Amino acid sequence: MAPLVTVATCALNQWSLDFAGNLRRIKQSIVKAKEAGATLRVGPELEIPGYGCLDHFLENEVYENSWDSVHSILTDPSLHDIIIDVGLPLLHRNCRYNARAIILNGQILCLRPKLYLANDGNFREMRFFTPWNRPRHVEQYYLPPHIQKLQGRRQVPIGDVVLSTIDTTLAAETCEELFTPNSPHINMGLNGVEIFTNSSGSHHSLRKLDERIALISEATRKNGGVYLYSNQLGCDGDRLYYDGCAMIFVNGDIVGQSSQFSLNEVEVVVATIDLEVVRAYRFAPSRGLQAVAAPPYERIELDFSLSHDDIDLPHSCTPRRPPRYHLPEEEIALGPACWLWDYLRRSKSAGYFIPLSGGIDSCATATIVYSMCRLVIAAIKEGNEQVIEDTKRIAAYSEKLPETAEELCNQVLYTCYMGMTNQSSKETRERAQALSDRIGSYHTDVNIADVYNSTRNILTQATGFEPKFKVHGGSTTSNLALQNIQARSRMVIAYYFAQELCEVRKRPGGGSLLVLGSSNVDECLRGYLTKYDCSSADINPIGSISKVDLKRFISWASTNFDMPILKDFIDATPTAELEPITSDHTQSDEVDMQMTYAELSRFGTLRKVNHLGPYGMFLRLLEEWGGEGKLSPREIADKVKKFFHFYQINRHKQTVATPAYHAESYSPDDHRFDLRPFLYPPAFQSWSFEKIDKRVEALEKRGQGK
Ligand SMILES: Nc1ncnc2c1ncn2[C@@H]1O[C@H](COP(=O)(O)OP(=O)(O)OC[C@H]2O[C@@H]([n+]3cccc(C(=O)O)c3)[C@H](O)[C@@H]2O)[C@@H](O)[C@H]1O
Ligand SMILES: Nc1ncnc2c1ncn2[C@@H]1O[C@H](COP(=O)(O)OP(=O)(O)OP(=O)(O)O)[C@@H](O)[C@H]1O
Ligand SMILES: NC(=O)CC[C@H](N)C(=O)O
Repeated sequence: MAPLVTVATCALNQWSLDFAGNLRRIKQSIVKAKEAGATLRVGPELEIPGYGCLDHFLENEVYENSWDSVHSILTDPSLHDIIIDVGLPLLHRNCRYNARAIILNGQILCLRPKLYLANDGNFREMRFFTPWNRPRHVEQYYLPPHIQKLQGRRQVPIGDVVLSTIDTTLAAETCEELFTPNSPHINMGLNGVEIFTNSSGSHHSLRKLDERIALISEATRKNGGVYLYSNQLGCDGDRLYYDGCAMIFVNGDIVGQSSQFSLNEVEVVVATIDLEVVRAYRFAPSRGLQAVAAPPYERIELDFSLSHDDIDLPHSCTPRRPPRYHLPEEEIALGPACWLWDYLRRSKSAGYFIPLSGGIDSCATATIVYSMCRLVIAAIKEGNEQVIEDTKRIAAYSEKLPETAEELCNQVLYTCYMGMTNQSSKETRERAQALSDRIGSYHTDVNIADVYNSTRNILTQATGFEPKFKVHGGSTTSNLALQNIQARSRMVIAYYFAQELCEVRKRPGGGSLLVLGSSNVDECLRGYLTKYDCSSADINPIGSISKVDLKRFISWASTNFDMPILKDFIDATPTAELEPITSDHTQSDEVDMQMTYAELSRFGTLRKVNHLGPYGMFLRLLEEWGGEGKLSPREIADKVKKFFHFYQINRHKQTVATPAYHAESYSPDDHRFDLRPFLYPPAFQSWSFEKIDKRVEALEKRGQGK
């Protein structure tokens, strides 16, 4: 019978460069782990400065401050008697490393730098750090003088090591290393490592948790072992939301899982495990054959036992449980809502302002803010002290804490319908009002015709030219220019209202609001938006969510948030309402865009996720959309060419896109995620389009053109 060990991992809501706050949360997590009887605690990647410091990792001060935090951990006796695996950046021989410090009883046991850095999508670790990239290599690290004094020596081992305690063996791997084909845990496991720690800085994107769970359960199912996954939580100052979900696995099964979306700043997951189950799991001779051939690791010997014989501590093992996943529509309800809460409290703003059009996108944005209010009220009811403290500052109109989501929403959410005499319909105006009534937002309904008319007339005054909409006999250019005046006026009015509405309502202590944008990922991809209109906001919770997913979210919220009014939004035809409504003309998004939202979503995925150019996309869609009774090659070619034409001429709009919550793997975000040119050669003269045309002609000649 092997001894039982109690181990802990955690999710921490760190904030880049908030050294004091980060240290406080790290210490809290260690104390909580100890209280639960754990003798090992692992925390998120780079938790001391926060994962998202980006180019601040090029500043020496960040490294010095991180050592100050380590000093504070080493000298705090309440953090003794537990092995602490904590993340920090390190300077070693003038190279910067993303590393772990393994600490016990005020002593650093070793430093473990990350071997394989994350450098795709939103990750740029190679810009700041050097990969260790020498599996099993170990050398000596010279400690800073104030740490040398505590340590009583000048050096500690740094490298890819494993640690042997009296009763077991453990080792660390870091985030991306789990995602690589030749992960360190493979050889570590073959070397007898029984407990693996993984500290991550892994941000949310829709449907991504499935991948993490699959990777960890696969790793420990093949190799056996205990796997402690830790991750950052919340918005640490960027478009990303780190979705926590710390987990503990044993031999492929989950025995502990924290929340994926939460307003808690510190979540600790603890499990008690019988190491015998790991040893018994590794019985197969085929594993033994590989184990004897596996390259050996240098071991750090520890005079410490992870197991405990304290009779007050748990003596039964934590049972396995099924993994908990959220539906994608729930992920939309929760992820952006938690991100908005962190943004609101950390920016010290008074609330949010949404231009509410009566369409589905701004409705989704408002519903996400309402979801945030629901989460806050639930956290207050659970006694979450940080949320209570933040709410007291933010909900300043009343002395007492709000008791319902609607009450809080009335204090923090301001919506405004900005109508035009001939363009806006009764239906959109009424839907906006009804939604506001349901969620409790402070709503205004204004007519912006005066601003529009006076802007339009300035051109006539200056030149004598009278621009007209197409339906009144005007040109395409004037038709767009007149739409754009309305759209851009809305942006100016939005910022004006956001600054003044707290003054109007006499909010104690004043304050101003953050303007929320509502353009979705597909409109951005196609460029179906006016540059510098209401899409130019402070932040955008839905800028990387597809229209298809937004509709699913609204439909989910209509039932789960008890909001029947949302059904009206789903049934309405998406329209910009920028052109005059006449007896035979009402503007419609999909007609204007010359493609459907569902098609756009597919183009977006093939462009970004599948890395396809126009010709490659055409060939792929021939398989998917072509064939007997389906679309002809020419029809498919036209669709692909139209998409690339609009994508390319409108790409420049992405350079000024509002910072949006990152949620979608095909996001066209030009700032951090999807780096592309914004001045393209004409698509219709491109080699790719020529190849498409030749292929269509060849298929038509072979009689496959139908
Ligand atoms: N290659 C390039 N690099 C940099 N800038 C470039 C450029 N090509 C044009 N431009 C500039 O781009 C601008 C033209 O773009 P933009 O002003 O957006 O105007 P534009 O794309 O012409 O029109 C906006 C479109 O968005 C539609 N829309 C749909 C739904 C909602 C809304 C709304 O706003 O509520 C709008 C509206 O119906 C219209 O079709 C000009 O300022 C032009 O100088
Ligand atoms: N009448 C209006 N009143 C207030 N805001 C508006 C109005 N029309 C447009 N907006 C703002 O401009 C944004 C872009 O307008 P657009 O017509 O493209 O809406 P959309 O992308 O279809 O979104 P929605 O579905 O919210 O109408 C909207 O999301 C909204 O924030
Ligand atoms: N920080 C990391 O190494 C993260 C990389 C990993 N691919 C993830 O998304 O979780």
